[in-house]
Amino acid sequence: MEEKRGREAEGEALRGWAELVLPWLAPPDLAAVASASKALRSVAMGVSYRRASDASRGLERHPVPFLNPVDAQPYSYFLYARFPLLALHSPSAQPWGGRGPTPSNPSSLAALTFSPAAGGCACAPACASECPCSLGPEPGMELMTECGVNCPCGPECRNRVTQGGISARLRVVKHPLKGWGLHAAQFVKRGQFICEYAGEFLITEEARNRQRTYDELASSGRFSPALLVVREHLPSGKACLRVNIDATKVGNVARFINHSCDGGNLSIVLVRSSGSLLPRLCFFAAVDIQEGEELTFSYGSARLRQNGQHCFCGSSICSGMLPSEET
Ligand SMILES: C[S@@+](CC[C@H](N)C(=O)[O-])C[C@H]1O[C@@H](n2cnc3c(N)ncnc32)[C@H](O)[C@@H]1O
Repeated sequence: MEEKRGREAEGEALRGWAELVLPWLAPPDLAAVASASKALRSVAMGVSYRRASDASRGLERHPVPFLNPVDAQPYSYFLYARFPLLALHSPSAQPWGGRGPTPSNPSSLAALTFSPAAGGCACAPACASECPCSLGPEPGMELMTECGVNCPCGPECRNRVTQGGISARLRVVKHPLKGWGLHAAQFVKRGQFICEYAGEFLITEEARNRQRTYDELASSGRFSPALLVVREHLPSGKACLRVNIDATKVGNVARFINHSCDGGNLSIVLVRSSGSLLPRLCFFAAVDIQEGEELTFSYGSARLRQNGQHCFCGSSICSGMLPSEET
């Protein structure tokens, strides 16, 4: 009797330890630990189930579940950041799939802002449509401005639509040829903000180094890089600002958006706000999007690299290869 109670207490202690530790493990380590005992397997299964039910770890307004009609892989593993962050602030580990809420991570808009006295609006307490910070996006326009840290208005201001995170219901669905993709889980009206492209901000040299490594790995067919490079042409036309964001290891659900040769149903907009050091890359619905439709955009038009990947976008003007530029 005594011995049985001792064993039960030991089992409980092991389970409690596992509930704390297993959410920190990447899938291969989780599988290895799960094979050690029945109790660990049951905790690991709970972790995997919770991971598959929300790619955003409870950090967005609505859960973003994974759906896999293709194979037995329940979810795709990465670290979550709601906003872009500097590579040196990237988390190297993060719990995912635990019973409690995921602690918020270091990514925040504040990491990318500075606060000189100049700039910002003066229309507190509420900004109206004439607020000087409010610009775009109009159809075909790729720039937009919002209120920021230098404005006296708060997070509820109507000129901060991209700063509150994702509001539409989304899901991540696996395709046999393209891998995971982001889908609408509700009707989305044209012009609605979908999500920002969150990941690590990189200097160009680091982006080039990583791109070389990713190209090699991607040619094996089992690796999906998510390094996005956007160039903003300055008014002089002589120079352009280059923004490199890598969501391969750390990012939000935008890292699952696949390419479509016809331009897809999303437009990408550079969003600036007062006091913000760098523009942010945000996706808006370019057309009305029905529930269940995949969200896609064009990765670009250049096809310069030798070892490019095949495109399976399925559009009538598909070129057969994914865009690939020497970054
Ligand atoms: C930003 S990730 C998109 C998410 C990715 N499908 C995944 O499973 O994580 C970019 C990668 O997705 C794949 N991909 C995106 N669009 C594709 C397309 N139209 N056809 C084939 N593969 C595509 C390629 O492997 C590409 O390198």
